[in-house]
Order: sequence, then structure tokens, then C-alpha cells
Amino acid sequence: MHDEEVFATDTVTCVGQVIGVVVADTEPAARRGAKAVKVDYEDLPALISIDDAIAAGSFYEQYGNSLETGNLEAGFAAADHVLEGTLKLGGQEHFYLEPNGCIVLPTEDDEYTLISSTQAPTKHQIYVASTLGVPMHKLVCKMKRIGGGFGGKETRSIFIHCAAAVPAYHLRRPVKAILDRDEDMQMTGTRHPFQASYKVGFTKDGRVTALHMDLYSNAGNSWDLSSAVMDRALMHSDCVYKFPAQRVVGHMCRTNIASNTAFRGFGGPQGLIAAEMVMERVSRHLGKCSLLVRQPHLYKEGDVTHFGMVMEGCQVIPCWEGAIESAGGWQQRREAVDAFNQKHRWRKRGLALTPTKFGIAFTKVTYNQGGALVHVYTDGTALVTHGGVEMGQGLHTKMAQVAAHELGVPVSKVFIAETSTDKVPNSSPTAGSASTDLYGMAVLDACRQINERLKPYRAQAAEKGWSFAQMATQAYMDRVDLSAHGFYATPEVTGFGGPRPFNYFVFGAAVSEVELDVLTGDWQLLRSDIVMDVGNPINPAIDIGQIEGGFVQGMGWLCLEEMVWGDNAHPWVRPGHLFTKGPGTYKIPTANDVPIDFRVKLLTNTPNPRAVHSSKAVGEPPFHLGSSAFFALKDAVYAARAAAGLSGWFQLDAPATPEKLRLACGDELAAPYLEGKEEGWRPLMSC
Ligand SMILES: Nc1nc2c(c(=O)[nH]1)N[C@H]1C(S)=C(S)[C@@H](COP(=O)(O)O)O[C@H]1N2
Ligand SMILES: Cc1nc(=O)[nH]c2[nH]cnc12
Ligand code: MOS
Repeated sequence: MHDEEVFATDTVTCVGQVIGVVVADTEPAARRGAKAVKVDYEDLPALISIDDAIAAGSFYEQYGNSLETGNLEAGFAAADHVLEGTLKLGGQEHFYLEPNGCIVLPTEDDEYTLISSTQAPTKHQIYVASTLGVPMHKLVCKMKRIGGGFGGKETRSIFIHCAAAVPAYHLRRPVKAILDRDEDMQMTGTRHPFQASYKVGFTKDGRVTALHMDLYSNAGNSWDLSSAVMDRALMHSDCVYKFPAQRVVGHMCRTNIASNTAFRGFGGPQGLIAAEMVMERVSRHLGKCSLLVRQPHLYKEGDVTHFGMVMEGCQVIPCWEGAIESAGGWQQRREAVDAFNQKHRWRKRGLALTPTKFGIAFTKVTYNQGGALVHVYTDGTALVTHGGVEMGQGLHTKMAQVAAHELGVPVSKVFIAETSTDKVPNSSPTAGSASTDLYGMAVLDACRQINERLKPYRAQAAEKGWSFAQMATQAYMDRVDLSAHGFYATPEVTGFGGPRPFNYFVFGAAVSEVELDVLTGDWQLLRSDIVMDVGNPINPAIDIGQIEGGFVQGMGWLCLEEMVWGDNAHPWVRPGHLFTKGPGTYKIPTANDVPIDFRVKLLTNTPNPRAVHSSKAVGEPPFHLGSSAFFALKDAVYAARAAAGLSGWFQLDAPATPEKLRLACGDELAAPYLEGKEEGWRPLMSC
């Protein structure tokens, strides 16, 4: 939305906003220089939380998307029960291993090369070129790989590139800028904190007749990607359930924290968990098992979502049933957990099953395109370049497999050296989990062009026993072109508001069991069983790795990672400052948090007709399955509350940190701390 400045001019709207850049021969000198700059800020009133923004009416007014299906009035009229409530979801720091950084190299005249840690080389080419006033064809942005991105380097990395480019422009010398962890956490955005106000109508046997939700996101101090994030949240607020009537309205809150941005799932997890929390409340209100209440709502083949997309190749039920089977049967597991809980007062176990469905395609139609460049050399090796960035998700490996398979050579004969805007131009951000689909088809397209030209030589090779090298050499001798550019644009995607904003859905389900220490709120994830539908996997090992990582990262978001800002609830932190700026205060999952018994299964025989080699995207879809740990923890707290004589549904917002879990157990030891505190009160972290 071009609502940001490289260097703030008269007003800064968040702590950490860049006002200038100090450049020196060494980093220590530059830091001394930056410290020498004294800025006397006039403190202005600041809005930090969503509640602050709602109270002040501070929204990005230009955003007003909503989705609606069915007749809500009739739905609520037909309900035996109507419940209203508000649920809160925290933000999440990307915590990529490699903080933001870049090198800006001025070369001849006004030519520049950027070596970038970013997911979006083209976006950086555009923004730095415009900052320096040079044409795009004189500025290359490239990288071999980046040390993690998770969405955090789709846009927020731009300001550090611009801040480094300006001195490079004036000094005509290479400039390197790399953020320290605490700077990165204070200055760059995170996952959007969300809040949902809902009203749900349902019959006495648990059939939802109407669901209305207002979703509020904390967009921070600039627009960034927040509208697309909210769009995706709106489109995922059905989870895997067919609601006869549903309305969901999006609101983007304007606040004075660093602009929040893309993070794995991109608003999808927020929408998914909101629906799941509502279904949990319905089940508990009726005192029914949540599987029995949710089951009749599960999407079936041919059902239409609340935004009008028809479920094709719907694997909701196979994943749901597969996860239960993998877990050894729900009844068996439930009885074992209940038996344990009968025998232990201060340790309680919990069990939960959560399903997921995730839409694959950029909701911005333009981004659903991909390019590739393939060179075949006379030694029989191939150099492949595509528009996607390797951030640890294994994209380059899959692309090399596709090329090797198509050219008929071993993978060792295919090399991917880097991603660079002068090899493949106009690339979309490596985001939305769609890179394998987009660049896989583009690599295929390029290889097919080359194969077409090599056809006569393949015939000769067969009869003369030529190697691929000899074949390539012979073709070269005959002046045949051995290089090709490939391209692909996803057909039939409509963008938000149309009936096919996604190319297809990815499905999954997880069963998790936890053991909670009621006295401390500490817990252990005993076992998780995941069944995921990834079509025909191009590389099952990579896909299982993505599923394990996505699951753990999702669990981190909902059960461990808490961001603490200086705001009304935490007056002991300087206003607007982030208190949790490193691993000492911000707790990301460690090896101890991974399920002790971790089982991941891929559905078989579910080819996906809409993507390369019948595969499916796997980057973001598994993230939501981590919520099975959150609901298992809540299940354990219910058991603790029962032992304390408390029954019925209670509110548990995310992140479900140990303090919150401990107090939610509500026993006589916790009660004195809860005296007179409002619902959901939690202790200030003593410091
Ligand atoms: N190791 C690793 N895996 C990752 C990420 C990452 O930064 N590191 N990013 C995730 C996100 S946010 C996305 S959108 C996808 C992007 O890659 P893909 O489009 O190739 O799936 O990878 C996911 N898995
Ligand atoms: C821009 C964008 N659109 C999407 O639909 N999904 C995404 N994930 C990360 N970035 C995006
Ligand atoms: O789509 Mo991932 O970069 S949030």
C-alpha cells in the first residue's frame, strides 16, 4: 500500500521504526555511531493491543471484506441454544535462524547486486530500484538460500535492504547490514494477533444452525500484507465444517507496534482455530464428546464452502478416520486417559483430535505464476534456476528431482546454484506453499522444450549407446539450442470473492495426548499421530519433515510462545517496547517439546490432478495440526477442574502458557490468586 517510509520523517508510529542509518568500516564503529545519535522523542499516545484499537476505533477503514452463506436469521431462530463469546490468539515471532540481512554491491555506474536474505527477490529488486531511482534491469537481487523465512522475510526485509542501499549509493562501496536477534524481534513484524467475537446457534443434539464471527487482527503500524492475511482468515473460518449459515466479517486494527505480516498459514490458522474453539464450546455446553458433535459437520465430496468453492477430492474424513486409527482407536485412548486421571490428582492427561484443510493458491491471482531457466551443458550436466527461494523447505531438492526425471538423468547431474532476478524475472514471493506447484511446472515446461529438440538425438543415443553428454555434444555440434525458459500460470483461480480462490485444498488430522503437571502448569506431549494428504509426494522425506516442523511450530504458537509488550496489562515494560526479545524470554519449542512418540503418515493413492506430478503443497497446511496439543491441554485442565469440583466450559485463550494452565485448574491452591480477578486474568511476569 506504499504507506511506509524508508526513514521516518516527522513521526514514528512504533518503537523500532527506522529513522536513519549509520555506516562505518566496522560493525563496532557503526554501533558506536548509532549510540551517539541522541533523539529526543515526544511520546504520543500509543495503541498496542486489539482491545486498545477497538476502544479507540482505530482501524484500517479501507478494509471491509466479509463472507456470508445461508440464512443466519433463520439459523438462529431454529437454534435451541445461542452462545456468544470472544476468543483471543497471540502473535508469533518467526524466529528464523538467520536474522534479516543483506549486502548491497554497487558495481559499474548505476548497477547494483543485492545478496539478500529474503523470500521475495523481485519485490526487493523493485523497492530498492525505486529507492535509488535506478531502472530494474540494472539491479539484480539474488541468493543461494536463506536461513528460514516462515513469511517473515516476504516484505519486512525490504526496509533493511533500503537502509543499506542508500549509503551504498552515496559511497559507491559495498554495504552489509545484519540485524541482531533483539533488533530483529523488535523491528520486524510477527504473526497477527487475532481476536474473534462469535455468536453460535445450535440444536440440543449439537447441530450448528448459524455462526457469526467478527475477526479482528492487530495489523500494527502499516498495511503490509494484513488485508490478504485477513482474507485468508475469513476463508478458513469454517475449518472443515459445513455450517448451514455463516457470516464472518474482517476488521484490521491500526496500532503502534511493528507492522504484522505473513507467517506460515497467513491468517489461515487464526480462522481455523476460531471455528475449532467454537465447536469445543458447543460440545462442552452440551456435555457431549467433541468428536460426536463435530462429525456430522465434516465436509464431504461436493459440499460447498462458505465462500462458494466446491469440495473436490475431499479427504477430510479419510484423514479424520486415519488419525484415529493410527492413534489406536479413540475409545481405547479415551479410556486409558480417563483411567490415568482417576488415579492422579496433581498430574492429568488430555486427549484431542483436530482436523485441518488449507487452501492452496495465492489469493492475489497475479502471484499464481512461475518461471524457470534450464541450461544443458556438453558434459551432460544441467543447471536449473527457478523463481523460488530455498528457505529450508526443500524446494531446490524437489526442483532438481523434477528436472532430472524429465531429462532422464540422475539427480547428481542437475545443479541449482542460486535464485536470481536476472535468470528468472518477475518472480512471485516464495510463499503460500505454492512454490513446488508453480516452479515444478515451469521446470517441466523448460525440460520438455529441450527434450523436444533432443528427440532425434535420443533415438540415435539408444542405437549407438551414447551417454547424455554425448547426446548433448552431438546436438551442440549440430547447432541445436540446449537452453530453455519455462513458464506456468495456475489455471482457473479466481482470487478472493470468486468461487475458486484456491487451486485445491490440503487435508490432515492429528490426535495428541499430553500430561499436565497441575501444580506447575508444565507439561509433556506424550504422543501425536498425524495423517496428512499430500497427493503423490515428490519427496516423502521432505514432506514428513515439513509436517513435523509445521506441527511443532503450530504447537509453539498456541502453547508456548508469548510476546509481552509494554501496554496497559504490562506497565512494567516501557510503553510500546517488546519485552520478549530473545530466547531468554520468548520460548520457542525445543527438542523437549516434540512429541515423545511422533507418528506421521501420508495418505496413499490420493493423486492430485491439479499440481505437478500429482503432488500437493505441504509447507503451511500441517501448521494447524499443532492445535491438537492445545485442545489436549484443555482436556487435561477439564480433568483437573473436575477434581476441584468445577464443571462446564471455561475460556482458555492462546497461548496456553504454564501460568494460564496452572490458574485454569482452579483448585484451592490457585483460587486465592484468582480472588476478585476478572475472567482470564493472569499474573504479570515478575521481573
Ligand atoms: N525449513 C523451513 N520450512 C518452511 C519455511 C521456512 O522458512 N523454513 N517456510 C514455510 C512457509 S511460511 C512457506 S509459505 C513454505 C514456502 O515454501 P514452499 O512454497 O516451497 O512450500 O515453506 C514453509 N516451510
Ligand atoms: C501474498 C500471499 N498471498 C497468499 O494467499 N498467501 C500467502 N502466504 C504468504 N504470502 C501470501
Ligand atoms: O506463505 Mo509463507 O511465506 S507465510
